[in-house]
Amino acid sequence: ASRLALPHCLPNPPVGCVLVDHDTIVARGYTQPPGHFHAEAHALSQLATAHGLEAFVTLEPCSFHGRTPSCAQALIDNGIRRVNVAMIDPHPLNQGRGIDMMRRAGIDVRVGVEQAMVARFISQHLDIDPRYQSLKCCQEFS
Ligand SMILES: Nc1c(N[C@@H]2O[C@H](COP(=O)(O)O)[C@@H](O)[C@H]2O)[nH]c(=O)[nH]c1=O
Repeated sequence: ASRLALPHCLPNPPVGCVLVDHDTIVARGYTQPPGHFHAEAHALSQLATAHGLEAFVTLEPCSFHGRTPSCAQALIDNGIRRVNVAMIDPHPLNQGRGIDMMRRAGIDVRVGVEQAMVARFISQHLDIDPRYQSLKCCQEFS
């Protein structure tokens, strides 16, 4: 699903999220243009209820409220049971915080699911986000 995000999602990374009910995909989301749904919120918006479902996401859900609300919080609030994450988000405001938030809320979070395959596609886009670059520089040099 994440390939569908390009090119409209840029400079945000193209992220995909599927919601699964007993091995059946019930929603597919991908990053919408900046300021609109992230992949998780896009998938959740397709369902009346997502309670008890399992999520597969290509990037760690965001812990923070940037241009859009926190996706980790949205997964918690919607009663998602398990979240499979391919890659940790290198964004300095995330970097494991999204994972921690979901685990503290009782979600079974698995990290590194299909990581190598996802990294081959998404890594190039994680580097081109100018806000990420500048934040990273600020953090490293402060
Ligand atoms: N595209 C994407 C994420 N991207 C993360 O969110 C940051 C942008 O946040 P915002 O300013 O709110 O648009 C971006 O730099 C990256 O760290 N996160 C996610 O949970 N799901 C998504 O689909």
